[in-house]
This record gives sequence, structure tokens and C-alpha cells, in this order.
Amino acid sequence: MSEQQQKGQPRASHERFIYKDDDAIEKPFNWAQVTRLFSYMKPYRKQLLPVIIITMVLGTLTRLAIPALIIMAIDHAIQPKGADPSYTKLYLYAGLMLTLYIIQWAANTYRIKYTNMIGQQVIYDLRADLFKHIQKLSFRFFDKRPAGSVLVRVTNDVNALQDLFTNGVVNLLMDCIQLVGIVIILLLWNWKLGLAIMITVPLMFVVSTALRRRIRFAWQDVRMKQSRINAHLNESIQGMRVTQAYTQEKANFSFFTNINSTNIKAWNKASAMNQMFGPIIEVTSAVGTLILFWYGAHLIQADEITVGVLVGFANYIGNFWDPINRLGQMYAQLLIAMASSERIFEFIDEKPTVGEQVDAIELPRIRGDVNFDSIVFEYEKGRPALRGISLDVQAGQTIALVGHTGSGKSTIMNLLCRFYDPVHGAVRIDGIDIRNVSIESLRSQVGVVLQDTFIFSGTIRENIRFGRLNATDDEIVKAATAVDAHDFIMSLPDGYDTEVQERGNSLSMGQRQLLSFARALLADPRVLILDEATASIDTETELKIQEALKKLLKGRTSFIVAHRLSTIRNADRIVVLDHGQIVEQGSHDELIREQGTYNGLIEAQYRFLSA
Ligand SMILES: Nc1ncnc2c1ncn2[C@@H]1O[C@H](COP(=O)(O)OP(=O)(O)OP(=O)(O)O)[C@@H](O)[C@H]1O
Repeated sequence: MSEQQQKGQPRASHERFIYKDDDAIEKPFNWAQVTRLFSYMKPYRKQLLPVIIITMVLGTLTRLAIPALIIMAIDHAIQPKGADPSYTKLYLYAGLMLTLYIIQWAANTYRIKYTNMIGQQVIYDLRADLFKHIQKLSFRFFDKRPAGSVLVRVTNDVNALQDLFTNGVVNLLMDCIQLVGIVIILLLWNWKLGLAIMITVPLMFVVSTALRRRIRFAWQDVRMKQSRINAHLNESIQGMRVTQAYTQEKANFSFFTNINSTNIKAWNKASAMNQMFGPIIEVTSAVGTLILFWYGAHLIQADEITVGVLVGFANYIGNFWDPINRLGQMYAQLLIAMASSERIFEFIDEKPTVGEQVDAIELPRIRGDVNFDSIVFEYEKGRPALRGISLDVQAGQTIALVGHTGSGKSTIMNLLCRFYDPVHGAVRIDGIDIRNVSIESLRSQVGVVLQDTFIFSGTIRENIRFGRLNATDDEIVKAATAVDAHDFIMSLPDGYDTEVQERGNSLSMGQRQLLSFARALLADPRVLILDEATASIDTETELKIQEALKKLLKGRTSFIVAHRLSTIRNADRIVVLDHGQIVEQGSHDELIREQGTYNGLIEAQYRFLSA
């Protein structure tokens, strides 16, 4: 805690929000991770290998052969020892060189096209894998992470691998092969001159190793800063209404400016360090060239090499430093790719806390008897949200759950859907422990209508169809009509085909509720959970919703986290919760007579309404 906070002073706007930074990655390269990453290329092995090998071999061979042709052209055609220059030979070498350039160009074009195509496919697979897995993860996973950080992994982190998979890997491989090829040719042609010009290489490695470490930490810092920006952006956009309503734009912007500028500073620092590779290599290459000409001249005088060899070596040495320079530049890209893949695999390896048993059975079509047996549950260790809940509900009954905020109503519902598992006790449907059944067979028979009705971007029709994907258009209209949503839908510009934006912001609260009822009715679950909206709506809509609710509840076991008196009164039984325990249960009249917690809640509601 800062000194300022200890003194009870408000925090400055630039330290208002707190985001958890990603953990620093200790090892720059984790080979197990690299292998795993490349296993995504496996399915394309057969397609990829022949093309890449052929184009890579052709590309590298031609690149290596061209300086050799220069040497031969000089030594055999332009300045042959003891003979006249030969134009015929010169044309021959020039023609050969042109042919090699054309082959090189064709091989490179083809290789780039192919690797781009397969790289995109690999990225597609990886993203699909990640998304598929995230969909399986339990609520506990999402409780711990802001939506922004999950989003960033599916977008930014996967994108960071794009360059690596499209051209990076192949270029890296080609550069390495080219380097080895040049070293071999130089040593074979003239080992003395070859060794002399490579004398600077170890020195360069010593300098760049120290630099690499610093570069790694600098890029790590950039990533953390960017992560913070993403988390803040996501939160800001989602909370824009609140920000504007409380006119907090300035403070919010000041915070953003702060993290934005620290990000730029970090990026500039890392990039400047990365750029240092260039001068280091240029200096070493210049020293190498100096040695080449100085020592080369000596060797020519001693008649150990020809002028052609000197010119050819000068050419090779250019090709030698190019890949080293590129490898240096690629180091940052590799680091980012490594960090991103680590973050992606961390999600892919996350096991759902609510797992399906290997021998999970299919829950048969249920009658609807529900039994909570001595349930204890905690979201965070040591802070129980439910403390020994036991409740028996017969099929077809409507149970209203009431209680102060935070008393555990929604938690009971979360356990019934098996979004979480209890720490002690069991939830049974028709006598079967829900941990023993497949999640799909359970959730397809337990419907949920949440207070914050989620409307997806799409048409009204598609939003209702979300309840049962194979429902016909007729069934959709029938469900909407049953819950009295048909009239309002028809009054929209395109009726059922009206497009609603993400989260349904263009619809009123009541309309969104009716849509969610239609969605639930279409799904036709045997057990229904309904978190009633607290927002006050006009009396006419309230009546409509009550009517719709009656139709929706008919013939099902229903649990309603109830806020409206009308809903509570109509329930078969009211269960009153307090601090994670059931403190009372019975009918409205019975509970009023008891003069306990329920009576207090109702009186408070009346006082509020009449105030
Ligand atoms: N995801 C979560 N992580 C940690 N604690 C949680 C989480 N969800 C709820 N809690 C805690 O569990 C307790 C019960 O919460 P719950 O949402 O079940 O209450 P509720 O009765 O439904 O409240 P409300 O009427 O306000 O919706 C509360 O103390 C709450 O702070």
C-alpha cells in the first residue's frame, strides 16, 4: 500500500487502476515448447516438406553459386593466367549467372507463397484449438481473469506467431544453411583467407550475447506494458457508460496516457537495443573486409590466390553478414513468439475445474426432483459462500429464493448448473449426483435465464434460436407468442429479422427479458433457473412479464432468485437465505406470520416503495 493510501488520501488518477502483470519468463527458449509449437505444422508435413526443401535448396544453392561464378569469370574469362581474355567464356558465365538469378527468383516466390499459405493454416488451427479449449473452461477460470486478458491471448498472442510461421522459420533455416555453406566454401577455397576474415566472428558473439540478455528483458517489459494497455482498454470500453455518467473521462484519460507513454518508452528502449545489433555487425563486417583486402593482397603477391578469388570472397563475405544481421533482428521476433506461445499453452493446458468423469453417464430425460444435500461451497479458500444447504424440491415445484445481497442465492443456482462443484455435499437430480453425468446432458435439461439477459449481435430470430439451434422458424414464433413477445417483435422494423447489436443495447430491459423467456421456452428444459431482473419496469410490462413467466414455469421445476413480490407470492415455497444458510422456508403467509428475516425483507421493500 502506498504511503498516500495509508494516510487515507485519494490515489492519483495514474495509479487508480490495478492490473496484474504477466509473470516474467525466465528461460528465453524452452525447447519443449518450441517442439510443441512446431507440432502444429505436422499435419502439413507432406505438403510442406517437398516444396520447402526443393525451393530452399534451389534458393540457397543459387545464392552460393553466384560468387563462385564471379571467381571463375574473372579467373577464366577476364584475366586468365597465361592466356587472352575470352568473350565467349564471359558470355557463358554471364548467361549462367542470369539463369541462376531467374531460378533463385522463381524458387523464392514459390516458397514465400507456399509458406504463407501453410503458416496461415497453422495459425488458424492454433486459434481454433485455443478457442475450443477456452469454451470448455470453468467459471473459476474466468473469475480470476479480466475478459480483456483472455481476448488478448486469442488475438494478439496468436498474431505474434503469424510472422514466425509464415516466413520466419523457413528464413531462419535458410539463413543458417547459407551461413554453413559459405563457411565451408570459404575454407575449402582458401582456408587461410577464410579463417582470417572470420576471426572477428567470436568477438561479435561475445558482444552480442551480453546485448541479447538485455534485449530479452527489454522486450519482456514491452509486453507487460502492452498487456496493461489492453486490460485497461477493455475495461474502459465495457465501462464507458459508467465513466461518462460519472464524468470520469479526464481521470480515465490521464491514466491511459500514463500507461500509453510508459509503453512507448519501453518500446523505444527495446527497439534501440535491437538496433544496436546492426552497428555491431557492420563494424565486425568492416574489420573482416579490411582483413580480407589486406591479407588477400599479400596472398595475391605470394601467388597463393588469384584476383578472382579475392573478388569472390568479398562477395561471399557480404552474403555471410547478411544472414547474421537478419538472425540478430529476428531474435526479438523469436522472443515475442516464445512468450506468446507460452501464454497460449498456459491456457490450453488449463484443466477445467468442473471436469467430466471418464465414466460419466448420460442424464436420462429428467422428471425434475432436485435435492441439495448438505452443500458447502467457497469461491475463495476459507470464505464459504454456502454453509450446509439442504433442500428437497419435488418435480414441478416453483421455489423462490430470497435473501439479502450476497446471501448465496446465485451461488446455489451456479451449483445446480454445475458451473462449480461443491466443496462438500452433493446436488442430485432425480436422485442422480450431477457430478456423475455428462455436462451436456445436464445443461441441456437445465435452463437458465439470467438477470443480465445476454443478447448476441444478430437477428431477433437467431437470438431466440440460441435456445435450441435446430428449432424451426414456426417454433420460434410460437415460443415468442407464448411469452407475449411476438407483438413487440413485429413492431420492430424487420420483425424477427431485425438486427440487434451486441448485448442488445437497442432493446429495452423488459423486451430483453421477454426475448430471454422465449429462448428458454424454446429450449424446453425440465428444470429452470431464473435470476429475476431487479430493474423496475412499468406496470404494463410487469404484468406482461408475469403472464409470460407463468407460461414459462408451467410443468417445470423452477428456481427463481426473486425480487418482485408478485413472483414471490406465486411460488410454491419461499426459501430465505442469510450468509450462505437457509434460515426460513415456507409459503408467503407462513413466513409473514413467523415475523423473521422474510418479514423484515418484505417490510423493507414496502417501506422503499412507499417512501
Ligand atoms: N465469482 C466469485 N468469486 C468470489 N466470490 C464470489 C463470487 N461470486 C460471488 N461471490 C461471493 O459469494 C457470496 C454469495 O454471492 P451470491 O452471488 O451467491 O449472492 P446473491 O445472494 O446471489 O447476491 P445478489 O442478490 O446480490 O445477486 C458473496 O459474498 C459474494 O461476494
